[in-house]
Amino acid sequence: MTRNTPLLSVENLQTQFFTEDGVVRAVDGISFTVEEGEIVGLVGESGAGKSVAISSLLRLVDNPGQIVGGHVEFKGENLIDFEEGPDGNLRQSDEMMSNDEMRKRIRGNEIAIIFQDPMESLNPVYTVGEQLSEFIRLNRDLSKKETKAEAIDILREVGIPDPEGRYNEYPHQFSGGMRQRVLIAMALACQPSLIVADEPTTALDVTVEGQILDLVNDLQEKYNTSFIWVTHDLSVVAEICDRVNVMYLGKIVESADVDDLFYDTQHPYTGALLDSIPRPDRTVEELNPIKGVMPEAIHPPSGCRFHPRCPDAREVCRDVDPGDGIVREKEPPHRVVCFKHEKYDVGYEESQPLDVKVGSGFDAGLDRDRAEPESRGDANGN
Ligand SMILES: Nc1ncnc2c1ncn2[C@@H]1O[C@H](COP(=O)(O)OP(=O)(O)OP(=O)(O)O)[C@@H](O)[C@H]1O
Ligand code: NI
Repeated sequence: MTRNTPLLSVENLQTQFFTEDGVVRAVDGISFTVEEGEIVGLVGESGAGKSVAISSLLRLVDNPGQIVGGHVEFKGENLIDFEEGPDGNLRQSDEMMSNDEMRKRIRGNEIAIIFQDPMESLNPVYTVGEQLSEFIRLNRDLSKKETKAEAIDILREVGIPDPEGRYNEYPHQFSGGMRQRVLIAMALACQPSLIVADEPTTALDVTVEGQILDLVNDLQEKYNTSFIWVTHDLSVVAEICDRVNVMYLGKIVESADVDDLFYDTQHPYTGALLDSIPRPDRTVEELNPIKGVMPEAIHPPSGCRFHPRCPDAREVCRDVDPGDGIVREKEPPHRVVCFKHEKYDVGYEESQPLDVKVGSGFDAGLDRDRAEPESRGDANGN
């Protein structure tokens, strides 16, 4: 089966924060693609680097953060492009899109963004209708009357009752769920090819969240819009995603079709995440919240970054860097970054199990010392 060129392809993207305490490798070489019409999930615990990853795609990283490497291609254009300079260091290439073009042509136009807190994205002193119309006016060539009609149509489309009346209301007059619908309306207003959503339903109650996810599914079907959906919640992933990237400490550790992720799980971290959510095929007593704290990206553990919390960790996991992982022969591809997979030829089976304090179920009992990088060396022999 051949695949078309993806709408978006991300290769080895790296973003770092240069802080007083040192360099935080928040996004440390991630690669993934988004096909046309696909809803792609980016999942992981707090601090995994999900928000930094999507801000990087849109080139919205602020000081002290900096994109330091990688390649991001969207519809054949280089949103991010780094090359090796004469000194051997990475530098931006001439092919990389200018900031000006990013702002004018890409952000909010070709790629729309939805954030978690609608109040941060909506201006409290203008009516919802005014803001939506302004947005449409900036991005599309319509008359004043057409613009208003279009705004009302979009409000109706995202399920806001009495859109003509609510057009004249202010953001504070909307409930949380309705405000989130307004943000989706704003995102749709410029007919983007890709919508990037950063935990937009996290603050909502489960019923309202379900309604928003249904809406996203409907819109995806109707307009064939692609989405990147950031969440820490695998039940949200199950609800809407076609494909999923699981992120841990700045790296993607597993990347799979949604069914494979749930029913052919390969990475112990994904397994742990799955154990922490309710599933129809398990009783509540079997639920196991993930314990242990994710180490900080400023001092990532050696080898596989998950090894200090992994119930299956062996010496090789601590000593060798698993790199980009292996791809299982599957269509679509299933990428796994774990030495347990037999395609890795590093002697996992013969390696000594590590003394990870895994209590009942999944309790890594991580302490600060364990989070320090070990001097024993990595794949480069350092
Ligand atoms: N301005 C900043 N300065 C320094 N470090 C930062 C900054 N912003 C983010 N980081 C670090 O980058 C890493 C990734 O953060 P990020 O916000 O992307 O995580 P996340 O996966 O989105 O988490 P959450 O689910 O809590 O939103 C964290 O270690 C965080 O401390
Ligand atoms: Ni975040």
